[in-house]
Amino acid sequence: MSYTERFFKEEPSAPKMVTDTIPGPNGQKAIKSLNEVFDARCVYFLADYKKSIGNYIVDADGNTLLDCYAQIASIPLGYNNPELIKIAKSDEMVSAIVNRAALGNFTGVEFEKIQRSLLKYAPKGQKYVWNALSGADANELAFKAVFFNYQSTKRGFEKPFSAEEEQSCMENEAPGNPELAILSFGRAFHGRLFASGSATRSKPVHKMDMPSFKWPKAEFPAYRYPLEANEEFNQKEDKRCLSIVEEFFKTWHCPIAGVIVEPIQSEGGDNHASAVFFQGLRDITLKYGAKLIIDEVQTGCGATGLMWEHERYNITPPPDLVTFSKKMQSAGYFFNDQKLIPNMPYRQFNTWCGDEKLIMLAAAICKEVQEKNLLTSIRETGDFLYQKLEDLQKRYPNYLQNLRGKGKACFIAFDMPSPEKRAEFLNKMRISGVNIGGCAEVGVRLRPTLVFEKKHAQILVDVLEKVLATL
Ligand SMILES: O=C(O)CCC(=O)C(=O)O
Ligand SMILES: NCCCC(=O)O
Repeated sequence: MSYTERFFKEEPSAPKMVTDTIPGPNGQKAIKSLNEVFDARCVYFLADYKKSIGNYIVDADGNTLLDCYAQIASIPLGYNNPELIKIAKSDEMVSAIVNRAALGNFTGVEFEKIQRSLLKYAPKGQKYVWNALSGADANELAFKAVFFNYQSTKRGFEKPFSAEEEQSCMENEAPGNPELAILSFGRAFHGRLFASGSATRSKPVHKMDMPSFKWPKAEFPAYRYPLEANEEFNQKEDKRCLSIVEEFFKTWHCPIAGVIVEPIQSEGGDNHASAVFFQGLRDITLKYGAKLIIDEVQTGCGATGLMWEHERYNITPPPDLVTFSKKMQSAGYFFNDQKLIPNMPYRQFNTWCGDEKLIMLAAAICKEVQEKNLLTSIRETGDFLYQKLEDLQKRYPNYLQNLRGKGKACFIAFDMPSPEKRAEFLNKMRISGVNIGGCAEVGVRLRPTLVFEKKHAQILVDVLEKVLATL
């Protein structure tokens, strides 16, 4: 019996559309009213989460769509997963919700157990975790840990701040606030806050009008597909991009304390890179004394068929910090060097220091993934789906281009010939009962849950085929 047969007995067997548009009349009316209290201009449709189940999302008009986007890649185990509902109704969870602790100061007696239950699923080589509230927050906190470490190492780890440092930082000036940089890559997405926004390079709308850190932007490999037919070009591309990174280390006007990179650039277009690229990056960070931060916000928690996508590349030694959020529900960063814990208390701190209920949920999600062998099943679904998409690519080469993500479960994407065609395609898919997302300018990305099975993949392929024929 498959996971969805066992746990989602009520899951529909196919999408069911009752209106000709998405949103339908009820949804349109509700969105208009919603707009009075919330900026609803980005709302694709209003969902009825109580009625949504497994891989199917129900909208305000009663349309039932197969969801291959799953809340921008962040629903791990399907809507209304009964195993998670059990945890949500537990006494521990109720207590964590109604008695939300300021974890740094008034830690609950249960917290150590909860934190350890999450750490069991840390990437290989990572020993510690610090909790955050979102992916952007996780990345910014990781940057802070890197900067603290850089300066404390320079100053002497145990040495107190000088009077000059204390005074100057109150004026936002050096030496208390030194010029240090984080290197990121063109087309990267690391969040929309100030430091994470400075590291983000995918679309102007994410960054416009915000004061920014003047940090270096290297180039992420732009591979040609299919990979097997373009090995020589792609290998050169790795070398070219690595030499740009190294050049920045040699020439940037201030020290580069850290490098942040996604194992697969997601919002920025589902751009993949090779083990050679990632190891090369690791080697450069070691050579110049910088920390390597891997942003697993979208790729982590099993999305690519591995619990942590960067483990595919055997980066040696393992990265210094690994950030997470989305499917994990909780956010934060894993790390392996105790010296990434600031040399003094209250440097990495806030009222909540994470969110106990979400950490409990994160551990429960990881446990379910492991106990129910969901990585194996999502890899099988991905292989099945990829093969079908390769077929469609051959038949519709003008519309389905640069198929990528082979062997990475359902973390699959392809390109449309133009932004206009992509918009038409996504809309037609939704009207036909399948919710999919875009990325970058022309990308289409599949980001289903980890309980997406062959039967769901077949429905996706059938609808795709029907829609491709109408473009
Ligand atoms: O637009 C956002 O802030 C979410 C971005 C994201 O992670 C994505 O679209 O992949
Ligand atoms: N990163 C934006 C995701 C939402 C969208 O463009 O549909």
